Amino acid sequence: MYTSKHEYFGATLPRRQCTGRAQTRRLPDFPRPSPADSSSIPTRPTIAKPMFNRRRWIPGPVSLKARFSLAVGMLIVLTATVLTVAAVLIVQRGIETVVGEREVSLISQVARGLDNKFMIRQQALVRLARDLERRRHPSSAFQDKLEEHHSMDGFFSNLSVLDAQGEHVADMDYPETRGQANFSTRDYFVDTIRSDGPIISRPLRSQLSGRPVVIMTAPIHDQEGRISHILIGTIDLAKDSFIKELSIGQVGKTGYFYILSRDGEFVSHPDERRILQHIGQGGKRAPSVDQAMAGFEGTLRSTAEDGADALVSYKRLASTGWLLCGVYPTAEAFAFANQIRWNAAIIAALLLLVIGPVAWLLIDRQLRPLKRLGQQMAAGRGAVGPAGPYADDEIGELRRAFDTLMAERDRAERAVADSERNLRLVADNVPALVGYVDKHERFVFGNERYSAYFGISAAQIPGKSVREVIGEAIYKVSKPYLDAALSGRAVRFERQVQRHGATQWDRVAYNPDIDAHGVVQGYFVLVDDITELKATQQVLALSEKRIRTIADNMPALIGYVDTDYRYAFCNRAYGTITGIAPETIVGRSVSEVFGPKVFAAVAAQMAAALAGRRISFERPAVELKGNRYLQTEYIPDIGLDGKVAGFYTMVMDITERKAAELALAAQQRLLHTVTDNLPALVNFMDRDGRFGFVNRHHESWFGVPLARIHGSLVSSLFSEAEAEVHQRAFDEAMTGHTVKFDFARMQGGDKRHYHATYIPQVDCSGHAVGVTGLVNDVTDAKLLEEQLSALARFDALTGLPNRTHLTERIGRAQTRSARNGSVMAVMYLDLDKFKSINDSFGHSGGDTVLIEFGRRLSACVRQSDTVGRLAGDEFVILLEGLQNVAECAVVARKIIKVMEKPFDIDGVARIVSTSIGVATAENGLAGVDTLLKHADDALYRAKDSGRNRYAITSVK
Ligand SMILES: Nc1nc2c(ncn2[C@@H]2O[C@H](COP(=O)(O)OP(=O)(O)OP(=O)(O)O)[C@@H](O)[C@H]2O)c(=O)[nH]1
Repeated sequence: MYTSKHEYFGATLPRRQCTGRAQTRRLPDFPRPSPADSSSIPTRPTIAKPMFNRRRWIPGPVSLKARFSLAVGMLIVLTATVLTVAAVLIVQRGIETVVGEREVSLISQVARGLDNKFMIRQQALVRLARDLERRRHPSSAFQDKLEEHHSMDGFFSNLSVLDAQGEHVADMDYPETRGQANFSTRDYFVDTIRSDGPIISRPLRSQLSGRPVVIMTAPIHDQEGRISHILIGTIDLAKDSFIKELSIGQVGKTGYFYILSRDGEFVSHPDERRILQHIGQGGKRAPSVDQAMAGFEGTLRSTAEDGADALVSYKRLASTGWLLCGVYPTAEAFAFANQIRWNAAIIAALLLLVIGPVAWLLIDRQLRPLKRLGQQMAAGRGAVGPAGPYADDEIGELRRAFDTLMAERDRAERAVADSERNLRLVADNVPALVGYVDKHERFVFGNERYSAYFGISAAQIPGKSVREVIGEAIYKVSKPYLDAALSGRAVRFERQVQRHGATQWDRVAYNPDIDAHGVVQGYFVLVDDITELKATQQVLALSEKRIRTIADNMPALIGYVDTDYRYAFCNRAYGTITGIAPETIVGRSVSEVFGPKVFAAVAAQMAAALAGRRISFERPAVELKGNRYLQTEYIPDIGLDGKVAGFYTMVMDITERKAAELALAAQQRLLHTVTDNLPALVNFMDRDGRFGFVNRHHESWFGVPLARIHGSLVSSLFSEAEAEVHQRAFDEAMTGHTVKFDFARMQGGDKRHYHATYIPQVDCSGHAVGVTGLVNDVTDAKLLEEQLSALARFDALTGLPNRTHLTERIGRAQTRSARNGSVMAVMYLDLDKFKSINDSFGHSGGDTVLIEFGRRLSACVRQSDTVGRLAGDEFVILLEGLQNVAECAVVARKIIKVMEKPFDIDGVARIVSTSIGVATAENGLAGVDTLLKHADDALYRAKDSGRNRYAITSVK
């Protein structure tokens, strides 16, 4: 059985030493700007430079590509190695198994061969012994017998016979040695006697030849069955024999066999010198031998006697109990496996040589985008154009991420730059000095304002000492505050400085810059030029003084009350009017100064003032002597934040004015009493035309309550037409003239007539401040007047229009004729011989004729024509809208015709005729007098021509 205890795989690859300790890499500390080096203090946040080092990204000894290639190469080598080793091991294991099994088979075969040879020899020896036994020979006869059996030469190097006493009685090859030695003490002799059977001795040195031999014995019995002799067959271990053959036989080309006796002596060995030597002799021996000596049989991996690695096989010979050993050096046994291993290594190396460059090229190709990205990253920029197209892989993702990162960085940088620019812009445009000074009193930053203050530009400031920048004098003034700021205290102070040849004031603020460890690193400087403020404060102080002077000289109480109802200010009048010293008032509450009763009287108003409302009220001052009456004003003091900080109080003694007002009120009442009982509208209109005073008649007149009339524009209460008339009169009255005018309006369903008088009201300087209006109802007088007027315009006898009326109508007809170009005519009529009728029938008879004459004339003309009586028996007819002059003749003839009918005069029929003079005119060319004169002329022509006829004349 083959076993392998010494594994090929037993050797593990040496593992790389690993300390197991994390290598913490210490990042370099960024040095904190040395306060001593003011220029090192960053004035703006800095963007960290890309952390990519160009050297790491440009191909070099440690380039990523090289590392990838190396890694891939190593992976390939490792894979190839593992595969090769695994394959080789499998093959080797197979070879080992095969070789081992072959060795086991071989040694077993050899062992069987040896056993077989021993058995053949033993059987031959026993047969010879029996043969000798059957023919009884004396000891001397054995020599001859032996010589007859040279056929045994092939089996044994010598045959000899010992008698039962160990005497050497016969010897085939060395007969002369007979009787020279006794072998009774020899083990093989003793063993044969004892066992009474054939035995094979242990290897021993022949007493006769001195050669290493193995003795095979076979007892020869006498007739009684006792051992009479012992046949000895000697096998010379060093000479040609089957054992010697074994020693020179080889296992493979370099292997060999050897045999060990039970005692560990070499029975056979290629090196003859070792035969009969004990295995332990010489020191070294294969460890597996002991195992085999203890009983192991089989093949195992061990070492040969020379220490070389070998497959060693052991098999114990059944015939002798010897140990047959076969040594097969692994160098030869596994030469094939070694060849395979070498071949595999060569193939792996070749693979590496081929795949390495290929991998290099492939990786170079794959890493090219990464390289470009690396170059971009080294240059600190993202994609120049629109991102992509990037491969849809990790590098593409990385590039997109980098582009995004760069875009964000660019945005951030721009934002920082903008911020810095804005900050600088803000700082430079702040109307103040803005700066930063380190703890060594050196400027780190100063805005452009320093140029105007100290003649040093912002660019020159960093690094300069405070003393250098602001000058010795100002530095001396500022030094205590500067020290305070550097000790960690924020300080504010004002300093008077000489700048540009003038005295100026600065308000300075130093705010310490304390770091996270509580150490002052410097301080911020803010300096305002408050020269103007100072001047303003002085002006203000002067102004306050003036105001106080004015307030103190005002005949009124002037004070200021805060939100706690405490006096913050009061003028001197408080002392004179209330009798309380002003200095005792300030700081005390109203209640404390004037008592709770007075405070209760004004508390509501004060609360309203503190709520932001301006309050004005009057009250009797019970706290003052002499029934005084006070006019009080509370004016809230509203700050810029919209909150009320207090209120001003101004109290005036209005006792006299109040008395006057009461008197005035009495007069007002009297006025109302009078005017309300007058049958007229009485009012006062202010300069804006608003009713200031109205008596009660206005309410019924306008149909509006008095309360609404008060303050209303007068024009708003009239109709549009009425308002126009009113406004004209009002405007004229405001110029200082009294205006009188009549107007009519529907009042209570009737048309009423009014007569208005607007009287200007002037102030002491003569300027009109308003108008007093008096409006009387003159409806009755107007009707009477109209009646009188009507009476004056008609003839009382005939009821026809009289001369006045006729004249008016002719005048208006002339206007219309001129407008429409029509023809108009005036007929002048006179009864013929009327005087005789009066004479005949009396004056009343004449009147009858006159009335009838008028009636007949009216019947002869159109409604639009006018028939009138001038005087006596003279009548006039006005004709309008004529087409031509001929129409007048028609009318004249028609009149003459109607006169043919007799008049009934007191029952007497009497023919009365008339003569007619007609004057016509076109286009209104002739006036009333001209037309009447021409008509009158025509009338006389008709009279002269015999009467009862008409004459026509045209006025051109
Ligand atoms: N009955 C009456 N007679 C009047 C009135 N007014 C004037 N007369 C008279 O009328 C007369 C007018 O006369 P004249 O027109 O002058 O003369 P005549 O008699 O008509 O003659 P001729 O006109 O020439 O035709 C006078 O005698 C007057 O006294 C009046 O109101 N009534």
